[in-house]
Amino acid sequence: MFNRASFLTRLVASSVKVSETAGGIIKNVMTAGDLKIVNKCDGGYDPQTEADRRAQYCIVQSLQNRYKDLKIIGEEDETTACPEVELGFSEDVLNLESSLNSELRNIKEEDVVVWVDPLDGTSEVALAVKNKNLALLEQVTVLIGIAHKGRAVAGIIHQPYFSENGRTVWAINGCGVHGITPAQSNAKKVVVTTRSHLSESVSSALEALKNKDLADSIEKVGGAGYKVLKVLEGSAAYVFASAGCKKWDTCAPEAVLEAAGGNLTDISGRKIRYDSNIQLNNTGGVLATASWVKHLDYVNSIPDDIKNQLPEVASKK
Ligand SMILES: Nc1ncnc2c1ncn2[C@@H]1O[C@H](COP(=O)(O)O)[C@@H](O)[C@H]1OP(=O)(O)O
Ligand SMILES: [Mg+2]
Repeated sequence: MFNRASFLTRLVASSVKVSETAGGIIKNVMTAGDLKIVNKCDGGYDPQTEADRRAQYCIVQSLQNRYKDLKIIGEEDETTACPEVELGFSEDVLNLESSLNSELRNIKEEDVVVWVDPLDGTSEVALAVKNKNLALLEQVTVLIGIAHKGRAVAGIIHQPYFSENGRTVWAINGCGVHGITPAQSNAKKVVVTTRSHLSESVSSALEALKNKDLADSIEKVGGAGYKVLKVLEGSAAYVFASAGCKKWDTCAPEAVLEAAGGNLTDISGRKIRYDSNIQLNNTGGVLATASWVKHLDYVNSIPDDIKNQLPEVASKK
């Protein structure tokens, strides 16, 4: 069955399993207790742990083992070799093959870019360990986003610390969302935003949304993957009017949210591109909304002066 499936179905079926194995690696590093944290950012703080390095090694080795010529862009430049190579695949994904439209079924390996964030929410991991606040680990996700000709078409969000055994939420364009039942409405409009990268422009955008009755309350949590899960669970929107978030943070969440009828764009409402030669930063910020609110209302309510501070930059510097 695996060998007869289309390339996209096979890749998603493999990626679901690979994300779960990466989640296991993260948990093992945490249990072992030595995170070996390094700061990747000169003059700022962008932590990387042994869990990020091992999880990315496993994801890239596992996918490259099956798909030799696949273009994979991962967050981490430094990785740590680990023995786990996951060659399994999800039967649930293979069973979806007949739901794919012909365009998706004909996707070729050479037109695909896989965007990998092996551990989204690293700041939350560092803080969880420092403050012995293990509840923060719920905000950790493994993100594998699949882009075809620059557009996010499938995504996997694995949440290792959800409940006892974690959960995997995945989607292929037009084929619904799996692993979660998205909320269809909420009397209250909760807007989720960054916990660790607050800035003046983020605060001003949130204030503008409050003034237009588009945000009844604000919740500050970590990780792009986790924030999109919050939107699927009943929050109205995820707003980040700043430039630090990268393509590997948004590719999988965008595909998953859009398959549930929601939207993820930059704060000016422009689609985010995921071509292999693209600028890594989401220079236009991030705006994600649930299926039951109007994305354009949120776009239009963010003041132009904030949008002008966050122009789209398409090519790599
Ligand atoms: N200024 C920044 N520098 C580095 N990473 C950022 C920055 N802003 C956002 N990110 C990444 O985007 C994700 C969502 O941001 P936030 O939690 O602040 O809303 C973060 O978990 C982080 O990914 P990562 O944890 O993989 O480094
Ligand atoms: Mg990230």
